[in-house]
Amino acid sequence: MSLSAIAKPILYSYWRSSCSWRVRIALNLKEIPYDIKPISLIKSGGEQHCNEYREVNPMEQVPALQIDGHTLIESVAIMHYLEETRPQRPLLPQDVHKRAKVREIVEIICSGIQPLQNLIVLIHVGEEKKKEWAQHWITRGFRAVEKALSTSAGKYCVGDEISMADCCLVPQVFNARRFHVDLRPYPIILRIDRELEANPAFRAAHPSNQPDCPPELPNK
Ligand SMILES: O=C(O)/C=C\C(=O)CC(=O)CC(=O)O
Repeated sequence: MSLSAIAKPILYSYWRSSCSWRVRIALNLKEIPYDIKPISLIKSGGEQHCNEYREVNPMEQVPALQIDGHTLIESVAIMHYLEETRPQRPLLPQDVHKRAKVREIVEIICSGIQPLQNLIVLIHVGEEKKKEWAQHWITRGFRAVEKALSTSAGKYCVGDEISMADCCLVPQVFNARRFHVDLRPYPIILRIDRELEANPAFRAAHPSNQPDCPPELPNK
């Protein structure tokens, strides 16, 4: 076995990147020790665009995870890899219908909401319109998430076990608050977010607990 295959995983992460945050939660839940390599998405026009990092992630985004001698990108693909290689503390339910529900909620957030309000899109939309734009897409997606949760949720997004859907929901709620979305129409989302706030794996993954979090955090 090569040295890189047994080395501690390295997560390229940015403190308030919701996609990095999903993976941090998954790693924490599965109790996989890892080191963080911060990539500032704003410093000098964004470290994710430098040549060195482009070699790590050609999408010029975070996260990227170096693990088992491989470099993996895309948060959902990474969570599935972790699930398949580290089955301890499963992030997918056994029941196939429940699994489908988890994937449905993951997909709504990771394809239907977050990419529309991420940094590259908002830069393109422009300073003047970006808040309204982000609110529009988050509201549209959260309506669908709340509806899905009305039949799937127990204590968490799908039943009473924490799943990948929860790893995606919590960071998206943070983004919604960041863009001042009115969350009152989504009581189930709010309840689950509150439920997970105290969970140590979620707490340790929070932006305010990251090594690259600025000391003056505006949105704690
Ligand atoms: O400090 C910044 O403003 C830069 C970037 C981000 O927040 C990350 C995002 O693009 C949002 C997201 O992860 O959904």
